[in-house]
Order: sequence, then C-alpha cells, then structure tokens
Amino acid sequence: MTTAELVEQIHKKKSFLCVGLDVDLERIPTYLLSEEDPIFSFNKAIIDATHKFCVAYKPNIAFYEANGLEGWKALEKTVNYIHKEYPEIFTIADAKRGDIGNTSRMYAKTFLKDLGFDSITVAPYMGKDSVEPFLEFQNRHTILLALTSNEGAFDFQTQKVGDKELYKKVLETSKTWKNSENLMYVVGATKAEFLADIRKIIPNSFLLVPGVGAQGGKLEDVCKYGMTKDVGLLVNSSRKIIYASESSNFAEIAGAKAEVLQKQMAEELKQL
Ligand SMILES: O=c1ccn([C@@H]2O[C@H](COP(=O)(O)O)[C@@H](O)[C@H]2O)c(=O)[nH]1
Repeated sequence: MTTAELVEQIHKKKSFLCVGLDVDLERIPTYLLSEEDPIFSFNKAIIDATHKFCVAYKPNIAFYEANGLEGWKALEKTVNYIHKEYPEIFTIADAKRGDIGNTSRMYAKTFLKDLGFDSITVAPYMGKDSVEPFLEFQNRHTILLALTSNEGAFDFQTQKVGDKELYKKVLETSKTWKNSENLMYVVGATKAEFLADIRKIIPNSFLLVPGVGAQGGKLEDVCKYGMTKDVGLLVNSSRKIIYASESSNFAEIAGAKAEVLQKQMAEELKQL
C-alpha cells in the first residue's frame, strides 16, 4: 500500500487507529480453545468487529512465534484474511528485526514478500546495511524504532552520543539511507512530549505510535505534538481493545472500544 492510499483511508474512515493483534491463549475466551485454530478464530472475530473503525492491524510476531508452527500458520491465515476481506487495511508485522545485510534480506523476504505484510518494524541498532534490505521493497514500509514506549527507552535512546540524543541520530542518519522514503518510525505514546522535537527532524514521516490504552499514553497529547497536515500518525492499541471482554461477546465489546477511539480520532481530524 502506498502512503497516499493510507492517508486516503484515514480520511475516509476518520480514523488512524491500528488494532494490535497480540493473541495470548491464556487471555482469549476459553471456549475458543476447543476450535481447530483458536488464534485465527479469535483474530477473525476481532477483525470482523473492528475493521470499520481502524485503518491498520498490527500482529506482534512474538505472540505467534510463542505457539510454534501453529502460531506461524495462524499468522499467515490472519494476514491473508485481512488482505482478502479488507484490502484497504494496512498491515504491520511487529517483528523488530534487523541483522547483518544478508540475514536482514531473509527477514525482509519473509515478512514483506512471502507473508505480504505492508510493513515491518525494524531495530536500527545495527545500522544502514541492516535496514536497507527492507527498504528495497516498493510500496512496503520499514518502521524503524526511534523512541519506544517502555521505561528502558531512557537507558540508551535518550542518552547523548556526542552532542545529540541517540534517537535523534537514528532519525537524522536514517534519512540519508537508500530508499529512505519507505521509512516510518515508532514513537511511543508515553513519550508524546518528545514529538515536537521529533517533528523538527522528520516533519512529514508517518509514525506508528503504540502505548495508548494499557500503557497510559494519551491520544490528545500524541495529536497535539505529532499530527501533520497528512495526519502522519497510526496510533496502536492492543490489550485495551482485544481483551476488553473475556466472555462470548468479546468481539462486540472490542468493536465498541475501537469505535470510542475512532470517534476521538474523528474529532482530532477536524482540526486539520
Ligand atoms: O515502543 C514500542 C514498540 C512496540 N510496542 C508494541 O505495541 C503493542 C502495544 O500493546 P498494548 O497492549 O496496547 O500496550 C505491543 O505489541 C508492544 O509490543 C510497544 O508497546 N512499544
């Protein structure tokens, strides 16, 4: 999907919500566990109930890998289902990969070609040659970790390297890489106050913003400091939506939670 198509969808749905599909078998309704593929059954119900209110889905790959081969099969079925039934929706493999060039090339092939995700999260730590193999894919997006939502972000990312914080170096340096137009960045909603500075370096890039909901980040703050004229934001919420209810109406309740966020986003979009 191109960025222009993503922006079009955001305006059409009045939403920049990304629903995180972090399926934990210990948290899904127990009656689903007797189904042939409980992970896919859960995802399908969540997707069918929330698709009207969101523009992106983000399965975090850890939750699939943790279930071995069955998990990988469920991941593949989930991304195929989204692309077949709701082709207007942007898909994010939250895999946080990155390695020496020839290894990164394999990660990129797996997620962006074979599984067909529109984007993948990548760690910048190993530098240019670890990220550029992901950037080669046309109309696919590499979402580089810039300033993450967790407390540990202060261990390295906000520390100065020379005269500048590491996360700022990541933003500045990554702009010089080949096919950098295919870059987006992760910035945690819990670090919204950093967004004004971040926008000085990357005024137009799309940001994936996790941390609204369970981690306490505020949508209003993210919009105040991070929104661009083309919106420039995909705000993720996972647990607060998909585990809002553990009973048989879990999907309906997830839909209602997603709608609440969508309505807040529609209000924010009026200010553009
Ligand atoms: O900085 C980051 C990067 C990724 N994540 C991931 O996003 C979701 C957040 O889930 P919630 O349940 O809405 O807290 C999850 O998959 C994280 O691994 C992040 O939180 N922060």
